[in-house]
Amino acid sequence: MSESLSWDNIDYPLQPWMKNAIEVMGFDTMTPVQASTVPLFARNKDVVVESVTGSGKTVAFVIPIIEKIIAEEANTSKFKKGNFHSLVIAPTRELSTQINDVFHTFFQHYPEDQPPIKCQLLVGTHQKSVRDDVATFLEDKPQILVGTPGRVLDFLQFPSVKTSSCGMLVLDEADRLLDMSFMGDVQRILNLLPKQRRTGLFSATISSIGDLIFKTGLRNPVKVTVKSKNASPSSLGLYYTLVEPQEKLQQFLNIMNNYKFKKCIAYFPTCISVTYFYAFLKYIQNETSHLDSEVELYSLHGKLQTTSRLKTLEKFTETLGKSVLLTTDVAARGLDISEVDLVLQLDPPTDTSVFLHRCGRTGRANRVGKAIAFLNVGREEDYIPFLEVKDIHIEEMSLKRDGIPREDFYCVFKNWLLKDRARFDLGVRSFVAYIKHYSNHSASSIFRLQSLDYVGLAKLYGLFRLPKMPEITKHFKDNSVKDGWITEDRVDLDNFAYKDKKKESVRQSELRNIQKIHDKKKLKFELKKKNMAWSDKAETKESKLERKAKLALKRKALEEQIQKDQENVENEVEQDWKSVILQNKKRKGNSSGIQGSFDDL
Ligand SMILES: Nc1ncnc2c1ncn2[C@@H]1O[C@H](COP(=O)(O)OP(=O)(O)OP(=O)(O)O)[C@@H](O)[C@H]1O
Repeated sequence: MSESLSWDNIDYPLQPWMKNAIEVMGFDTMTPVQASTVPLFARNKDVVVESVTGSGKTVAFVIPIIEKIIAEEANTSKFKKGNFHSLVIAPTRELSTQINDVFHTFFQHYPEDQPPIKCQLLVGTHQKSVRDDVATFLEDKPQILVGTPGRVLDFLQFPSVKTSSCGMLVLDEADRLLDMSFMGDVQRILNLLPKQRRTGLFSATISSIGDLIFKTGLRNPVKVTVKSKNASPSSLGLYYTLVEPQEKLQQFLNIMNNYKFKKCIAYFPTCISVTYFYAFLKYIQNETSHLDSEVELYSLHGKLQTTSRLKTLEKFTETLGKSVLLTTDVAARGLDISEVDLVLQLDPPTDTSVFLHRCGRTGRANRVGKAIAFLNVGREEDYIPFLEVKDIHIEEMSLKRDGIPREDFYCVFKNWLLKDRARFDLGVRSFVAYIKHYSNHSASSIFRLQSLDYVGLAKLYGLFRLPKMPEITKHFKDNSVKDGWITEDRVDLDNFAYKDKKKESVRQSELRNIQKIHDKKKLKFELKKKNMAWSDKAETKESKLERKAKLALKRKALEEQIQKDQENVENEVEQDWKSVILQNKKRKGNSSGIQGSFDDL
């Protein structure tokens, strides 16, 4: 045990119950970031903390907050109804819930005979309104609030909530909270809080936001940076593997079936792609032998309801067997699930700092973990030196491909789609969302729309026809693909039905309407054609030819006429000036004065 990391080395004595809690949690020593941050933050310093993922930043702000509350409550009794002492903001509901749980784990050891310390969670759910949150707050009188920016802002705007006693603010994943999507809400929250407060900003990638940190009203902050040689923890192995886009899902299945792991978090590019691939993988697992039936699959993304998200996360955390969480960047930051030993990225994230956060869901607190990213072969290799520049060193891992030939696997996917038109619709929407997502890459010189393998990608999504979209019209040039069809046998789209009877009957009636319109137009045209006698038609054709010939003759005659006129004019002109000269000469002979010249002509 390193002497300097002993809990006794903090320059103030920790509360005995706190020491007890730490011991029970099994935290034998402080982590380096805790050793640097706890004394500063607890002693009235603003801090900006950057330390690798899984290095214990949460406890580094939880302890100072609790210590300060105890110290200040002993001196004053300012935390009356409607007031609170500390506010912690995190970008997702899952992370806020997790931070709230860490506070509660500490409180389990808090002596019962002392004034209670409480923490309230503020996240949007369908069961609880902000008004309910305010009612709970006024009733329970918690000193600590933890929540997501939107919900916290709504909460603080209630007149019965007084912000004047707020003495500590923590922005966890501060770089995310200060980016475009949250900045507005965070700024409004900051405006509601007193300026005399301690502020702590925490993240594994805080440098990425530069001077924006000063928008939070920090006062002489101390920057705490704890990094290993790599930008990621040393217990975390970073790998990439080069794959053809069409083979990504097969490679994913290959890892699920053949590699040893306990829990895996697999990142997909969009919410809709999680829904789509989860449904297909479930089918693969239940109806075919391509996915080990032992593997438990879970899906989590931002478009699901909070309660369902939290339940899924709980189940994934508690399950004992080999399990996989299919998710998006909603689960990229902060989540701490100790048994996750594998992270897979089907595509790199659009924002490079998220790459580290995703990988950092494993290899936490000195546990061993592996993170593998799939890169499109021949197109995305430049991402590796790009990461090197950012101190992210990543090794190649070559994976064996699963037995089934890729076209056969594609047929399995396609046949699944063909069973229900709704699946095809979802597949098209997922594919379109992916292309849009791809166009948002911050490293746009590497992730280029013009370099994408559109056919391979469409097959990855099980599609048999490329959707019509501007990106494809602009960047996809392949004359062998007619009308978007990427398979030889075209699907009869008119007879491609929805499994859902209601949906199908709506489609059928729409089809009939279209048919009616079509028929009407056709009928009109047919009638027009039919109403003309054959002789009339022949006559029309003859007269057309006649007219054409007459026109040609007319044109020829006209041209000849013009030619003649031209010659006549020239002759006339010549004649004219010759006669004028003659006349002039005559006149010259008769008189001495010149009456005309060539210029007169
Ligand atoms: N002193 C300690 N000793 C051992 N384990 C610890 C210690 N402090 C915290 N941990 C454990 O380390 C893990 C990671 O902690 P935490 O979630 O705070 O990391 P983090 O730095 O916030 O990571 P991220 O940047 O990914 O959010 C947790 O499981 C936590 O219980």
